Amino acid sequence: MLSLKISKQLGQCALDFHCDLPGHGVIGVFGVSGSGKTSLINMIAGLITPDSGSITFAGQCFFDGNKGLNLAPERRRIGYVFQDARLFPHYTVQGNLLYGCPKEEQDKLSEVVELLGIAHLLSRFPEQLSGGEKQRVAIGRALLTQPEMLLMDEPLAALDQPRKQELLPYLKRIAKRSQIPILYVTHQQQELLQLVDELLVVSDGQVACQGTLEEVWNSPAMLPWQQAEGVSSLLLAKVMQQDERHGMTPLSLAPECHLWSSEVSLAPEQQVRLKVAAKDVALSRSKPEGTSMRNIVAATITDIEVLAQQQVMVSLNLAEQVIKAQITLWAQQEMKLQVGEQVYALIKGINLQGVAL
Ligand SMILES: Nc1ncnc2c1ncn2[C@@H]1O[C@H](COP(=O)(O)OP(=O)(O)OP(=O)(O)O)[C@@H](O)[C@H]1O
Repeated sequence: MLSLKISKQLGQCALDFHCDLPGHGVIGVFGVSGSGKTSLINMIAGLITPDSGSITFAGQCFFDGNKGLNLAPERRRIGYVFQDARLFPHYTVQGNLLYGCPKEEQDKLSEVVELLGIAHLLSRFPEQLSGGEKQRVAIGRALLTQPEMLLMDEPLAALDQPRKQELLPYLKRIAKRSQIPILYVTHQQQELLQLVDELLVVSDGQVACQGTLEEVWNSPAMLPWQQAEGVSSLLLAKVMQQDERHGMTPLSLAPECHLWSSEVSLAPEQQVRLKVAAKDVALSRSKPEGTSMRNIVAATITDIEVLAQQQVMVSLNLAEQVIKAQITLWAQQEMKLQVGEQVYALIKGINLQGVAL
Protein backbone atom coordinates (compact mmCIF):
# COMPACT_ATOMS: atom_id res chain seq x y z
CA MET A 1 0.00 0.00 0.00
CA LEU A 2 1.09 3.57 -0.68
CA SER A 3 0.01 5.96 2.09
CA LEU A 4 0.14 9.66 1.40
CA LYS A 5 -0.44 12.47 3.91
CA ILE A 6 1.41 15.37 2.36
CA SER A 7 1.15 19.13 2.01
CA LYS A 8 3.12 21.45 -0.24
CA GLN A 9 2.77 25.08 -1.24
CA LEU A 10 3.87 25.57 -4.88
CA GLY A 11 3.57 29.25 -5.81
CA GLN A 12 -0.16 30.05 -5.57
CA CYS A 13 -1.11 26.39 -5.47
CA ALA A 14 -1.66 24.60 -2.13
CA LEU A 15 -1.33 20.84 -2.49
CA ASP A 16 -2.75 18.60 0.22
CA PHE A 17 -3.01 14.88 -0.55
CA HIS A 18 -4.43 12.35 1.92
CA CYS A 19 -5.03 8.88 0.50
CA ASP A 20 -4.13 5.20 0.64
CA LEU A 21 -3.48 3.61 -2.75
CA PRO A 22 -3.31 -0.13 -3.47
CA GLY A 23 0.08 -1.83 -3.73
CA HIS A 24 -0.76 -3.45 -7.09
CA GLY A 25 -2.57 -2.76 -10.36
CA VAL A 26 -2.73 0.39 -12.45
CA ILE A 27 -3.87 3.48 -10.59
CA GLY A 28 -4.94 6.29 -12.90
CA VAL A 29 -4.20 9.84 -11.75
CA PHE A 30 -6.67 12.07 -13.56
CA GLY A 31 -7.54 15.76 -13.38
CA VAL A 32 -7.53 19.02 -15.29
CA SER A 33 -4.30 20.72 -16.24
CA GLY A 34 -2.68 22.40 -13.23
CA SER A 35 -4.61 20.33 -10.66
CA GLY A 36 -1.38 18.89 -9.19
CA LYS A 37 -0.94 15.46 -10.80
CA THR A 38 2.73 15.82 -11.74
CA SER A 39 3.56 17.48 -8.43
CA LEU A 40 1.93 14.54 -6.64
CA ILE A 41 4.00 11.89 -8.40
CA ASN A 42 7.13 14.04 -8.12
CA MET A 43 6.67 14.06 -4.35
CA ILE A 44 6.29 10.27 -4.37
CA ALA A 45 9.46 9.96 -6.49
CA GLY A 46 11.39 12.33 -4.21
CA LEU A 47 11.89 14.97 -6.91
CA ILE A 48 9.85 17.50 -4.88
CA THR A 49 10.05 17.58 -1.07
CA PRO A 50 6.70 18.07 0.72
CA ASP A 51 6.51 20.84 3.33
CA SER A 52 5.03 18.42 5.86
CA GLY A 53 3.41 15.01 6.31
CA SER A 54 4.53 11.51 5.40
CA ILE A 55 4.83 9.05 2.50
CA THR A 56 4.98 5.33 3.24
CA PHE A 57 5.16 2.55 0.68
CA ALA A 58 4.96 -1.18 1.50
CA GLY A 59 5.98 -0.49 5.08
CA GLN A 60 8.95 1.69 4.12
CA CYS A 61 8.94 5.36 5.02
CA PHE A 62 10.01 7.58 2.08
CA PHE A 63 9.33 10.85 3.84
CA ASP A 64 8.41 11.95 7.33
CA GLY A 65 8.37 15.69 7.99
CA ASN A 66 8.19 15.26 11.78
CA LYS A 67 11.22 12.97 11.90
CA GLY A 68 13.17 14.93 9.27
CA LEU A 69 13.35 11.77 7.13
CA ASN A 70 13.60 12.18 3.35
CA LEU A 71 14.82 9.15 1.37
CA ALA A 72 16.85 10.08 -1.74
CA PRO A 73 15.03 9.37 -5.05
CA GLU A 74 17.46 6.59 -6.05
CA ARG A 75 16.80 4.76 -2.77
CA ARG A 76 13.02 4.66 -3.32
CA ARG A 77 13.20 1.91 -6.01
CA ILE A 78 10.86 3.81 -8.32
CA GLY A 79 10.86 3.71 -12.13
CA TYR A 80 9.76 6.98 -13.75
CA VAL A 81 8.59 7.41 -17.35
CA PHE A 82 8.18 11.05 -18.42
CA GLN A 83 6.15 12.56 -21.29
CA ASP A 84 9.29 12.85 -23.36
CA ALA A 85 11.51 9.78 -23.39
CA ARG A 86 14.67 11.53 -22.04
CA LEU A 87 17.03 8.91 -23.49
CA PHE A 88 20.79 9.42 -23.41
CA PRO A 89 21.58 10.51 -27.00
CA HIS A 90 25.14 9.13 -27.02
CA TYR A 91 24.08 5.61 -25.89
CA THR A 92 22.51 2.98 -28.14
CA VAL A 93 19.11 1.57 -27.26
CA GLN A 94 20.83 -1.33 -25.49
CA GLY A 95 23.08 1.11 -23.61
CA ASN A 96 20.05 3.11 -22.56
CA LEU A 97 18.20 0.00 -21.45
CA LEU A 98 21.07 -1.23 -19.31
CA TYR A 99 21.75 2.16 -17.75
CA GLY A 100 20.90 1.82 -14.08
CA CYS A 101 20.22 -1.90 -14.41
CA PRO A 102 22.06 -3.85 -11.70
CA LYS A 103 24.60 -6.37 -13.19
CA GLU A 104 22.85 -9.35 -11.62
CA GLU A 105 19.58 -8.29 -13.27
CA GLN A 106 20.90 -7.88 -16.83
CA ASP A 107 19.55 -11.30 -17.87
CA LYS A 108 16.10 -9.65 -17.66
CA LEU A 109 17.03 -7.61 -20.76
CA SER A 110 15.72 -10.17 -23.26
CA GLU A 111 12.41 -10.48 -21.37
CA VAL A 112 11.86 -6.70 -21.41
CA VAL A 113 13.01 -6.42 -25.04
CA GLU A 114 10.47 -9.09 -26.01
CA LEU A 115 7.70 -7.48 -23.94
CA LEU A 116 8.19 -4.13 -25.69
CA GLY A 117 9.00 -5.48 -29.17
CA ILE A 118 12.28 -3.57 -29.46
CA ALA A 119 14.77 -6.34 -30.38
CA HIS A 120 15.36 -4.81 -33.84
CA LEU A 121 16.23 -1.44 -32.31
CA LEU A 122 18.99 -2.46 -29.88
CA SER A 123 21.95 -1.10 -31.85
CA ARG A 124 20.27 2.16 -32.93
CA PHE A 125 20.79 5.56 -31.32
CA PRO A 126 17.81 7.58 -30.00
CA GLU A 127 17.87 10.01 -32.93
CA GLN A 128 17.15 7.03 -35.22
CA LEU A 129 13.90 6.17 -33.38
CA SER A 130 10.31 7.37 -33.77
CA GLY A 131 8.59 8.99 -30.80
CA GLY A 132 6.70 5.79 -30.00
CA GLU A 133 9.88 3.68 -30.20
CA LYS A 134 11.70 6.12 -27.90
CA GLN A 135 8.92 5.80 -25.34
CA ARG A 136 9.08 2.00 -25.51
CA VAL A 137 12.81 2.18 -24.77
CA ALA A 138 12.20 4.63 -21.92
CA ILE A 139 9.63 2.25 -20.43
CA GLY A 140 12.06 -0.66 -20.85
CA ARG A 141 14.81 1.30 -19.11
CA ALA A 142 12.48 2.08 -16.20
CA LEU A 143 11.43 -1.59 -15.91
CA LEU A 144 15.05 -2.80 -15.95
CA THR A 145 15.98 -0.78 -12.89
CA GLN A 146 13.90 -3.42 -11.05
CA PRO A 147 11.56 -0.84 -9.52
CA GLU A 148 9.05 -1.62 -6.83
CA MET A 149 6.70 1.02 -8.22
CA LEU A 150 6.35 2.59 -11.68
CA LEU A 151 5.31 6.21 -12.21
CA MET A 152 4.19 7.20 -15.70
CA ASP A 153 3.46 10.86 -16.37
CA GLU A 154 1.38 11.06 -19.57
CA PRO A 155 3.69 8.70 -21.48
CA LEU A 156 1.58 9.06 -24.64
CA ALA A 157 1.02 12.82 -24.49
CA ALA A 158 3.85 13.80 -26.84
CA LEU A 159 2.84 11.26 -29.51
CA ASP A 160 0.50 11.68 -32.45
CA GLN A 161 -2.59 9.49 -32.71
CA PRO A 162 -1.04 6.66 -34.79
CA ARG A 163 1.94 6.43 -32.39
CA LYS A 164 -0.40 6.42 -29.41
CA GLN A 165 -2.25 3.48 -30.93
CA GLU A 166 1.10 1.77 -31.51
CA LEU A 167 2.21 2.13 -27.88
CA LEU A 168 -1.07 1.39 -26.12
CA PRO A 169 -0.95 -2.41 -26.62
CA TYR A 170 2.53 -2.48 -25.02
CA LEU A 171 1.27 -0.51 -22.05
CA LYS A 172 -1.62 -2.96 -21.74
CA ARG A 173 0.81 -5.89 -21.72
CA ILE A 174 2.90 -4.26 -19.01
CA ALA A 175 -0.18 -3.40 -16.98
CA LYS A 176 -1.42 -6.97 -17.22
CA ARG A 177 1.86 -8.61 -16.28
CA SER A 178 3.05 -6.09 -13.73
CA GLN A 179 3.56 -7.29 -10.18
CA ILE A 180 4.17 -3.74 -9.00
CA PRO A 181 1.81 -0.77 -8.72
CA ILE A 182 1.79 1.64 -11.65
CA LEU A 183 0.66 5.23 -11.13
CA TYR A 184 -0.45 6.44 -14.54
CA VAL A 185 -1.09 10.16 -15.08
CA THR A 186 -3.31 10.96 -18.04
CA HIS A 187 -5.88 13.43 -19.41
CA GLN A 188 -7.28 10.88 -21.83
CA GLN A 189 -10.43 8.91 -21.03
CA GLN A 190 -9.51 6.32 -23.64
CA GLU A 191 -6.28 5.50 -21.78
CA LEU A 192 -8.21 5.19 -18.51
CA LEU A 193 -10.66 2.75 -20.08
CA GLN A 194 -7.91 0.61 -21.54
CA LEU A 195 -5.39 0.56 -18.71
CA VAL A 196 -6.68 1.50 -15.30
CA ASP A 197 -8.16 -0.52 -12.40
CA GLU A 198 -8.29 2.16 -9.73
CA LEU A 199 -8.73 5.89 -10.31
CA LEU A 200 -7.68 8.94 -8.33
CA VAL A 201 -9.22 12.22 -9.47
CA VAL A 202 -7.15 15.24 -8.48
CA SER A 203 -8.73 18.69 -8.26
CA ASP A 204 -7.16 21.92 -6.91
CA GLY A 205 -4.28 20.04 -5.30
CA GLN A 206 -6.50 17.54 -3.47
CA VAL A 207 -8.03 14.10 -3.97
CA ALA A 208 -11.54 14.76 -5.33
CA CYS A 209 -12.50 11.10 -5.65
CA GLN A 210 -10.92 7.65 -5.42
CA GLY A 211 -12.18 4.15 -6.15
CA THR A 212 -12.43 1.54 -8.88
CA LEU A 213 -12.68 3.02 -12.36
CA GLU A 214 -16.36 2.00 -12.53
CA GLU A 215 -17.17 3.68 -9.20
CA VAL A 216 -15.35 6.91 -9.99
CA TRP A 217 -16.73 7.04 -13.54
CA ASN A 218 -20.24 7.38 -12.12
CA SER A 219 -19.27 9.94 -9.46
CA PRO A 220 -19.78 13.74 -9.58
CA ALA A 221 -15.97 14.14 -9.85
CA MET A 222 -16.18 12.93 -13.46
CA LEU A 223 -19.05 15.26 -14.42
CA PRO A 224 -16.89 17.83 -16.25
CA TRP A 225 -15.65 15.09 -18.60
CA GLN A 226 -18.98 13.28 -18.78
CA GLN A 227 -20.75 16.51 -19.76
CA ALA A 228 -18.19 17.20 -22.46
CA GLU A 229 -18.64 13.93 -24.31
CA GLY A 230 -22.07 12.78 -23.16
CA VAL A 231 -22.82 10.88 -19.96
CA SER A 232 -22.02 7.17 -20.04
CA SER A 233 -21.86 4.24 -17.61
CA LEU A 234 -19.16 1.62 -17.25
CA LEU A 235 -20.07 -1.98 -16.56
CA LEU A 236 -17.88 -4.99 -15.82
CA ALA A 237 -19.01 -8.25 -17.39
CA LYS A 238 -17.74 -11.78 -17.84
CA VAL A 239 -17.65 -13.35 -21.30
CA MET A 240 -19.84 -16.45 -21.65
CA GLN A 241 -19.80 -19.20 -24.28
CA GLN A 242 -20.48 -17.78 -27.73
CA ASP A 243 -23.86 -18.53 -29.29
CA GLU A 244 -22.64 -19.85 -32.65
CA ARG A 245 -26.11 -20.10 -34.15
CA HIS A 246 -26.63 -16.33 -33.88
CA GLY A 247 -23.00 -15.23 -34.01
CA MET A 248 -23.34 -13.31 -30.74
CA THR A 249 -21.58 -13.47 -27.38
CA PRO A 250 -23.42 -13.15 -24.06
CA LEU A 251 -21.66 -10.99 -21.47
CA SER A 252 -22.72 -11.84 -17.95
CA LEU A 253 -23.36 -9.13 -15.36
CA ALA A 254 -24.80 -11.60 -12.83
CA PRO A 255 -25.96 -15.25 -12.98
CA GLU A 256 -29.37 -14.39 -14.46
CA CYS A 257 -28.45 -11.19 -16.23
CA HIS A 258 -26.47 -10.80 -19.44
CA LEU A 259 -26.08 -8.49 -22.41
CA TRP A 260 -25.44 -9.57 -25.98
CA SER A 261 -22.45 -8.43 -28.02
CA SER A 262 -21.81 -9.06 -31.70
CA GLU A 263 -18.09 -9.35 -30.88
CA VAL A 264 -17.17 -13.02 -31.26
CA SER A 265 -13.41 -13.01 -30.69
CA LEU A 266 -13.69 -12.98 -26.90
CA ALA A 267 -12.46 -15.89 -24.80
CA PRO A 268 -14.99 -17.26 -22.30
CA GLU A 269 -14.39 -16.27 -18.66
CA GLN A 270 -12.54 -13.08 -19.64
CA GLN A 271 -13.64 -9.96 -17.83
CA VAL A 272 -14.56 -7.10 -20.14
CA ARG A 273 -15.43 -3.47 -19.60
CA LEU A 274 -18.48 -2.05 -21.37
CA LYS A 275 -19.30 1.60 -21.94
CA VAL A 276 -22.95 2.47 -22.44
CA ALA A 277 -24.00 5.98 -23.46
CA ALA A 278 -26.92 7.24 -21.34
CA LYS A 279 -28.61 8.41 -24.55
CA ASP A 280 -28.51 4.82 -25.83
CA VAL A 281 -30.66 3.54 -22.97
CA ALA A 282 -34.46 3.74 -23.18
CA LEU A 283 -36.87 2.70 -20.40
CA SER A 284 -40.09 0.72 -20.45
CA ARG A 285 -42.51 -0.22 -17.66
CA SER A 286 -43.30 -3.57 -19.25
CA LYS A 287 -40.99 -5.97 -21.05
CA PRO A 288 -41.30 -5.16 -24.76
CA GLU A 289 -42.05 -8.06 -27.07
CA GLY A 290 -41.73 -8.33 -30.82
CA THR A 291 -38.76 -5.97 -30.91
CA SER A 292 -35.45 -6.20 -32.73
CA MET A 293 -33.58 -5.09 -29.61
CA ARG A 294 -31.65 -7.89 -27.92
CA ASN A 295 -30.49 -6.11 -24.79
CA ILE A 296 -33.51 -5.66 -22.56
CA VAL A 297 -32.81 -6.08 -18.84
CA ALA A 298 -34.71 -5.45 -15.62
CA ALA A 299 -33.23 -2.71 -13.43
CA THR A 300 -34.28 -0.64 -10.40
CA ILE A 301 -34.39 3.15 -10.40
CA THR A 302 -32.04 4.61 -7.78
CA ASP A 303 -32.05 8.29 -8.72
CA ILE A 304 -33.86 10.74 -10.99
CA GLU A 305 -32.19 14.04 -11.80
CA VAL A 306 -33.80 16.73 -13.92
CA LEU A 307 -31.26 18.28 -16.29
CA ALA A 308 -31.35 21.37 -18.49
CA GLN A 309 -33.31 21.39 -21.76
CA GLN A 310 -36.14 19.18 -20.53
CA GLN A 311 -33.87 16.17 -20.12
CA VAL A 312 -33.78 13.74 -17.18
CA MET A 313 -30.97 11.44 -16.05
CA VAL A 314 -32.27 8.22 -14.51
CA SER A 315 -29.74 6.11 -12.58
CA LEU A 316 -30.53 2.41 -12.28
CA ASN A 317 -29.20 -0.54 -10.35
CA LEU A 318 -28.48 -3.27 -12.88
CA ALA A 319 -27.19 -6.40 -11.15
CA GLU A 320 -25.49 -4.23 -8.49
CA GLN A 321 -23.86 -2.00 -11.11
CA VAL A 322 -24.90 1.50 -12.14
CA ILE A 323 -26.39 2.24 -15.54
CA LYS A 324 -27.75 5.63 -16.57
CA ALA A 325 -30.54 6.44 -18.98
CA GLN A 326 -31.03 9.93 -20.41
CA ILE A 327 -34.67 10.44 -21.33
CA THR A 328 -36.94 13.45 -21.87
CA LEU A 329 -38.80 15.12 -19.03
CA TRP A 330 -41.95 14.47 -21.08
CA ALA A 331 -41.30 10.68 -21.03
CA GLN A 332 -40.40 10.69 -17.33
CA GLN A 333 -43.62 12.56 -16.41
CA GLU A 334 -45.80 10.45 -18.69
CA MET A 335 -44.34 7.21 -17.30
CA LYS A 336 -44.54 8.63 -13.72
CA LEU A 337 -41.18 7.08 -12.92
CA GLN A 338 -40.23 6.95 -9.24
CA VAL A 339 -37.10 5.97 -7.32
CA GLY A 340 -37.33 2.33 -6.14
CA GLU A 341 -39.43 1.09 -9.06
CA GLN A 342 -38.37 -1.73 -11.35
CA VAL A 343 -38.35 -0.96 -15.07
CA TYR A 344 -36.80 -2.48 -18.19
CA ALA A 345 -33.69 -0.87 -19.65
CA LEU A 346 -33.52 -1.15 -23.44
CA ILE A 347 -29.88 -0.80 -24.36
CA LYS A 348 -29.30 0.24 -27.97
CA GLY A 349 -25.53 0.11 -28.05
CA ILE A 350 -22.80 -1.33 -25.89
CA ASN A 351 -19.28 -0.22 -26.56
CA LEU A 352 -16.76 -2.90 -25.69
CA GLN A 353 -13.67 -1.30 -24.17
CA GLY A 354 -11.54 -4.40 -24.25
CA VAL A 355 -10.48 -6.81 -21.62
CA ALA A 356 -10.53 -5.46 -18.08
CA LEU A 357 -7.34 -6.01 -16.13
N1 LIG B 1 7.94 25.17 -9.19
C1 LIG B 1 6.73 25.71 -9.14
N2 LIG B 1 6.56 26.96 -8.65
C2 LIG B 1 5.33 27.52 -8.56
N3 LIG B 1 4.20 26.91 -8.93
C3 LIG B 1 4.31 25.67 -9.44
C4 LIG B 1 5.57 25.01 -9.57
N4 LIG B 1 5.35 23.77 -10.08
C5 LIG B 1 4.02 23.66 -10.29
N5 LIG B 1 3.40 24.79 -9.89
C6 LIG B 1 1.95 25.05 -9.94
O1 LIG B 1 1.34 23.99 -9.20
C7 LIG B 1 0.12 23.59 -9.84
C8 LIG B 1 0.14 22.09 -10.12
O2 LIG B 1 1.06 21.82 -11.18
P1 LIG B 1 1.23 20.36 -11.79
O3 LIG B 1 2.28 20.43 -12.83
O4 LIG B 1 1.44 19.42 -10.67
O5 LIG B 1 -0.20 20.13 -12.43
P2 LIG B 1 -0.68 18.98 -13.43
O6 LIG B 1 -2.02 18.56 -12.93
O7 LIG B 1 0.36 17.93 -13.53
O8 LIG B 1 -0.80 19.78 -14.79
P3 LIG B 1 -0.60 19.25 -16.31
O9 LIG B 1 -1.67 18.24 -16.54
O10 LIG B 1 -0.78 20.50 -17.10
O11 LIG B 1 0.78 18.69 -16.39
C9 LIG B 1 -0.02 24.45 -11.07
O12 LIG B 1 -0.87 25.54 -10.75
C10 LIG B 1 1.37 24.96 -11.33
O13 LIG B 1 1.35 26.21 -11.96
